[in-house]
Amino acid sequence: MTDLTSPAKHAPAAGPSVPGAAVYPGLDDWRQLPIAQQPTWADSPSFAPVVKELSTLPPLVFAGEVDVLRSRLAQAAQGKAFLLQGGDCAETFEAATADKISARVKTILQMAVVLTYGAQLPVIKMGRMAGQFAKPRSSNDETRDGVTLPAYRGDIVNGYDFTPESRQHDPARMLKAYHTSASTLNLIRAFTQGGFADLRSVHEWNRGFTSNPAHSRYEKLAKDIDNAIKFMASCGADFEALKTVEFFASHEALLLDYERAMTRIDSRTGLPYDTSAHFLWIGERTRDLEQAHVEFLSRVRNPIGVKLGPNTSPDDALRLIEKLDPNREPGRLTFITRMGANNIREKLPNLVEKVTASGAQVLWVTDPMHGNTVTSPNGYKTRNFDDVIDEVRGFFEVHQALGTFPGGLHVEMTGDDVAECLGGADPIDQEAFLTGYESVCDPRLNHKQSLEMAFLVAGALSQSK
Ligand SMILES: O=C[C@H](O)[C@H](O)COP(=O)(O)O
Ligand SMILES: C=C(OP(=O)(O)O)C(=O)O
Ligand SMILES: [Mn+2]
Repeated sequence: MTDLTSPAKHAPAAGPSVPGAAVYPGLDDWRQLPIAQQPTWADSPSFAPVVKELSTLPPLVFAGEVDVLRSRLAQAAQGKAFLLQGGDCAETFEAATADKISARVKTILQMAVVLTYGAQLPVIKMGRMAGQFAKPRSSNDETRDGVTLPAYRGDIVNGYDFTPESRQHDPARMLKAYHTSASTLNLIRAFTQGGFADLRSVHEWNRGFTSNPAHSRYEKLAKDIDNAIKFMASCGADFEALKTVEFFASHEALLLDYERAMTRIDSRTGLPYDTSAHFLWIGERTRDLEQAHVEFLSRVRNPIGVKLGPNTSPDDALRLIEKLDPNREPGRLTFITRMGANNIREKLPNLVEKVTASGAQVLWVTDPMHGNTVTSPNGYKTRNFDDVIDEVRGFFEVHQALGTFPGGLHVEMTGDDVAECLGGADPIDQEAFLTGYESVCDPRLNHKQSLEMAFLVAGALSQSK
């Protein structure tokens, strides 16, 4: 599992290594450990000034919001709420436009309405948005036509263009990532608090989806939702209160220089919060218990996710719980399993059984994307819609059989009409990739595929009730 693609470039911790950084015991202990998947930029003259500036900029989220999220996730861990977490594999600076951000928020809200109906539970809405700029890679390099350059590691590290200048790791990109996250989050807050998220409008948008003949099989569910809303209106439900929604921001906490610099001591509690997002997760490639990421994330108060691939042993899971959630605090720890459709029914039960038997109550979420990545015959990184859905079904089956809670869905998706994943009722084929493939990293469900997934999952959820 360990993928030490670049050596640690940090001096041993002796208090905060950055003047002005928040001081709290243990926040710099990670600097003494091996660290995977980091840029090689610590010797750049701009590195120290950038990190110093980040340490003094305003937080992107407020610690009180982070606490609210933890309480919402605690509900989901007990089967009383459901998490929907979605967004790009890799956000880019260029695509942080009003149109693209609103399309993605809109799609997540549309999915959430359908899931709320299917699950008959509150849906916690969370974007892989406003900070999802750093990517772990399988290889340090990329070769095209005999030319080898550093791999693209996300806009916070280097550029996607295949030139030596663009692929150079540049610490100043951390500041651009901060400001792009701030403007994205500002727009998300405006949309979700300013009336755009009105339940009735979101429901109207879904009519566009079901009016497509390809989606006629979902009309019945859409009609049921319509009837439920009409019934609420007849009963005098307060739709004003349904004009705003809570929306949380999350990303993979990969670049520890950035995450450490964004960590602040909360004035209310005196405790450290990573204020770059409400929720941070540790990736499959960086969840080694003896290494820096797990150590650093164990020190902040945010709810933490860990991606678990098919090779995760029950012992790994139990040790992660011990390190990241020693107090067994409800909502603190989310396991995001990404096993692959072929593995989930075989590998997930043992993990869930052993964790449950230990007395821990984590939130179980399925990421049906990362275990189902394949290369299309014409050479694109893709996923089959049917495999993605099959993994979600497997996730529900396993939890149903064990009497545990399938608490959420983590997807790579966009609100745009792209062609990156194969299939769906209005099917995408590989020829469409030639003009419609936009992702700079992994393939996302497009707008229609995302909504279709929500309808299918809602159907499965309502059957399991
Ligand atoms: O989500 C990201 C990818 O799965 C990860 O970056 C690895 O991708 P790669 O194999 O193309 O490097
Ligand atoms: C890299 C990712 O996932 P994983 O760590 O599960 O491979 C991701 O979520 O984009
Ligand atoms: Mn990805």
